This record gives sequence, C-alpha cells and structure tokens, in this order.
Amino acid sequence: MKQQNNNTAANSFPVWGVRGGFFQKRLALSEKGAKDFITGTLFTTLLDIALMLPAVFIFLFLEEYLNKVINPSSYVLHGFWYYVLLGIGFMLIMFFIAMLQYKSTFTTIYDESANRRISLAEKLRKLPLAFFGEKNLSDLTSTIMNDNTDLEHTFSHAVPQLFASVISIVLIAIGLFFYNWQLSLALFWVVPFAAAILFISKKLINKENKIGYQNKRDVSEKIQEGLDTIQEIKSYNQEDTYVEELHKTIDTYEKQLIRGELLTGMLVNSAQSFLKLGLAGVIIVGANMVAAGSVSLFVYFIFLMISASIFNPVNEVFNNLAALLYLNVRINRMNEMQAMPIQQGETDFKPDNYDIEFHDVDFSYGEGKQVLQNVSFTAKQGEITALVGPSGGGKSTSAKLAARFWDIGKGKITLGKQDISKIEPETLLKNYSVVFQDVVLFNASIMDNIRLGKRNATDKEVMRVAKLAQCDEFVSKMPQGYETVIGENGETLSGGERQRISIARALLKDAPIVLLDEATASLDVENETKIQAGISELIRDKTVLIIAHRMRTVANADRIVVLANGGVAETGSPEELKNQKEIFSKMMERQMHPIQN
Ligand SMILES: Nc1ncnc2c1ncn2[C@@H]1O[C@H](COP(=O)(O)OP(=O)(O)OP(=O)(O)O)[C@@H](O)[C@H]1O
Repeated sequence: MKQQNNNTAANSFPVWGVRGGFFQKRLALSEKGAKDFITGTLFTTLLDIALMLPAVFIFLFLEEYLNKVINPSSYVLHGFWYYVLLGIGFMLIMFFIAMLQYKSTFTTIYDESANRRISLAEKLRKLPLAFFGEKNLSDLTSTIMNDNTDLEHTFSHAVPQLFASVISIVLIAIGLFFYNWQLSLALFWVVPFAAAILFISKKLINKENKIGYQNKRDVSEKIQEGLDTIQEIKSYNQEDTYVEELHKTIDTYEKQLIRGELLTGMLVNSAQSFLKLGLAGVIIVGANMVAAGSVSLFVYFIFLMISASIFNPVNEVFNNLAALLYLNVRINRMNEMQAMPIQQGETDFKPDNYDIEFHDVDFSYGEGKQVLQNVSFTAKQGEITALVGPSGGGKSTSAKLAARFWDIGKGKITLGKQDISKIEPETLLKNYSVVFQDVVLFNASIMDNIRLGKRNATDKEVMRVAKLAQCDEFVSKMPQGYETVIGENGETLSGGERQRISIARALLKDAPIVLLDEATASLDVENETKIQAGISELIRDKTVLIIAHRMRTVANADRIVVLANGGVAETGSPEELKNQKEIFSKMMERQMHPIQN
C-alpha cells in the first residue's frame, strides 16, 4: 500500500481544484475552512446591509409622517405601534445576523487555525531530517504559532469584511442609483479614486512588509540563539557582545516598524479622507437640488444619513490594511512549508531477514562536500558490525542513512534485500532501536521517558529493562523513584544517567535492528562493564551497527568496517584487521599504549 500524497494526508490542507479551491490556495485554507470562509463573507455582507436598516426605518417613518406635516390632508396608513413593532423587528434581524456572522467568522476561524497548526506540525513530522538542518527552528515555530495567530485576526476581522464591504457597497449603490442617481453619483464618485490610491500604494506597503517580516524573524532567531547558547555565552564572557547584537537587531526591527506604520498610516488616512469627500458631495449637490426643487428635503436628509455611515465597513478594512497586505507573505510561507517534498514509500514492509547492505553509496549533506563515496558493506542479522575510524570519517552519517534519516545521492541501501528508499520512513523505523550519544529526554517521569520505547508497556516491563540498563542505581536515590520528573531534556541528570535511560528505552522497544552510536561514551568503565549484560540482551540475534571510539567497546564485534575520508578503508573481523597492521590495528595500539604513541 502506498502512502498518501502529502497534500491530502493532513486535514486536506490544501486540496486544490475542489469547490472553494480558489480560496483554499489563495488563503491557505482547508476544504472546510474555504466553505466556512464563504459563509462568513456572506453573513458579513448581510450584516453590512442590515446596518442600513435604521436608515430604512427612519426613511419609512419620516416618509409617512413628514408627508402628513407638509400635507395635512394626506392619509397616514400606519400607527405608532406599527413603527414600534417594525423597529423591534429590524433590531431582531440585525441581532440574529450579527450572531450568525460572529459564529461563521470568529468561531470557525479558530477551528481552522487549530487545524492549520496541526496540519503544519504533521507536515514537519514527515519532513526528512535534511529539512531541519537547513531551516532555523525558531523560524518554523514562529510560522506555526505567530503567523497563525496573526492570520486568525486577519481572517476573523479583515478578510470577510473586505469582501463583504465590496459586495454590500455595490448592492447598496445599485439600489441608491435607482432611487436617485444624481445624489448617488455625488456620493460614490470617490470610490474609484480611493481604490486607486490603495492600488498604487500596495506595492510600497508590500515592500515594507517583506522587510519588516524578515526583521521580525531576525529578532526571534537572535533570542532563540541566545537561549540555545547561554552556557557558551556565559563561559566565554560574551554577554555584552550578545546584548549589543540583540539591541542592534531589535533596533533595526523597531525602525522598520515605525517606517512601515507611518507609510501605511499616511496612505490609509489619505484614502479615508478621500472617502469623506463623498459626504461633502452629497451635502453640496443635495443642497442645490433641494433649492432647485428637484429633490425633497426628506430624500436629501435620508441621503445624508446613508452617506455618513455607508463607508464605515470600508474604513474598518482600511484600519486592517497592513494585516491584509501581510496576508500574502504569511500564506506564502505556509504554502511553501506544505509544498516541501516528504519521504514516501510502501507502508507494507515484511523483510525476509534484517541484513543491512550498503551498495556503492554516495552521500552529501545538501550542496556541501561529498561525505560518503562508494561505500559498500554488509551488517548481517545476528552479528555485531562496528563502524570505526577517524573523526569525521562518516560513521554516524552511515548509521543514520541505514535508518533513512536522509536519502542518499547514489547507490542503494537495502534491508532484507529491499531498497529502504522505497519504504515509508515511519514503517521502516519501527524496525530500529536507536541509541545516540545526544540523548533526547522529555520533561516527564523516568518511567514515561523509558516507556517511549513501547507505549503500552506495563510498569513491570519498564522496571525490568531499567534494571538491565543499570538505571536502578541512580533512580533509587531520587525522591519519587521512577516517577521523578527529570526536567526539560532531563536537565537534572548526568550524561551517563541520560544514556542509561536511552538504553533502557531501546531495550523496551526490542526492535530487530539496533543502532548504537557512542551509546556508552558518557559512562565510566565500571558502569559500561555493568551495562554490557543489558546490551548483550538488547543485541541478541539482531542486526547491530555499533559506533564507538573506545576500542574495548568494539573488540567483541563480529565484523569491523573502517571508514576513513568517506570511504571503506578496511573490513574484516577484529583479528583479521589487527594482523593487517593498518588503520584499525594502529587505533587499537594507540588506545592500549597511549603514551608511546
Ligand atoms: N548535519 C550535517 N550537515 C552537514 N555536514 C555534516 C552534518 N553531520 C555531519 N556532517 C559532516 O559529515 C562528515 C562526517 O560526519 P560524521 O558525523 O558522519 O563523522 P563521524 O565519523 O561519525 O565523526 P565522529 O567520530 O567525530 O563522530 C563530517 O565532515 C561532518 O562535518
């Protein structure tokens, strides 16, 4: 069974070409979100039109009663209570439309925003590790959290209002032109000019927005960098330099913000002021028409009332103009993330055996230098294969490639004769227990941290593997034993304790392939010896790929692969390689007699 295409996998984000597809693509909405957006816009339009009801009420009332004052013999059809009921009716209509508009824009937008965040997080989960090497993590968090929060605001306030004000003004304008085209012309002549001001200024504001967005990201990256490297900053007395750089970055952002606000404010104010000329037009033209007797005082009065409030929704749009123009920048960022290619493959994977074979593998990280070249070796099931060699030779890279953390450039890596690049990464990784030197722990209890290896493991199972991994010794000294919470990334533990938890986790997972990359490097010799029993259980009958700088750790391996300068320099049993007197034997010598060397 082939894994679903990335675009359809998570909450249909975004599926082009279906109904509402235009809004989906343009506004980075889900299929449901696009439909909700259309409903929200319709209700906002209805509300904008309903806001004219007080004017309609006054129109109807005055038409009847003013007529009576001017012409006492005229007949009054409706009494006082009719107008009381009509007023209440209009108020109820406005109330219900406002309620529906609120629900269809605000409530649904927050649902959509939650879905969008989940969808982006889901996408991130599926991206290859290569992606995270190239991207700044604070930038990704900022896209998922901050950009989405800003979009929430823009989608609930500005975007439906933008569409609604255009639709409602066109509809009201058509009605008014039929009623009195001269006064309507006096009111609406300003619209094309105000639109032109905005259209022309859009480019300017967009340019400022782009710079402002980049500056904002620079600030959050700088803060993140400071937090990540706080230890180094303190130990090398770099506080002043860091604070100075942070000041500079914030200063640039602040200046840009002020420049952007001034520009937007200036352009928006000129467009808003221009719209006011519509009311002035009605006052002047209407007064002349009343004087000439071509329009009644009453119609003039009604037009004045409508003119005073008809552009209110547009002003609301103008007030959110910067956010509206920012929309594109943010949506492009999200679409960019959604469009990133993910690793795909078969989800139905049942190999005959668990031999890992590298066939002429070439690999480089991104555009950088070639890290592996023509690497070929086999790690057999039931055997321990040790990768050794000088630092930077490509050992960790090979171990990670064996689990498809990255995809290779040339050649092939197979597991049980099946090409791993054709197997869906999560399916593949179910077959691996991995212990790296950089252990990642969660701010949870020790029990839960170990249970990560097998979610449904009982407490008894967890304790058994914890004992094998020599966790008992330090856990028994903790206040709540296995229930002790170990802080963010296990900050309350030593390096060796963290590694033991990681080994217990791998023991619990009990997968057929075991990758141990400097898994015991942080342990002292005594603890490493004690833990060997646990490791022996972990690796029994499995395919084991082990990386260690300590030669005593790899001395019991069945096969040694020496990686140097990105290629396989030697391969054979430890005994064979010792006799060859090349890299491996020299490394052994050097560690056994460090002084002579
Ligand atoms: N994420 C990465 N992005 C770019 N280059 C990398 C990355 N990881 C490793 N490299 C480079 O790839 C080469 C091989 O690194 P690798 O970690 O595989 O070596 P190693 O043999 O495991 O070294 P060591 O014994 O020091 O751990 C090195 O030149 C290293 O700088």
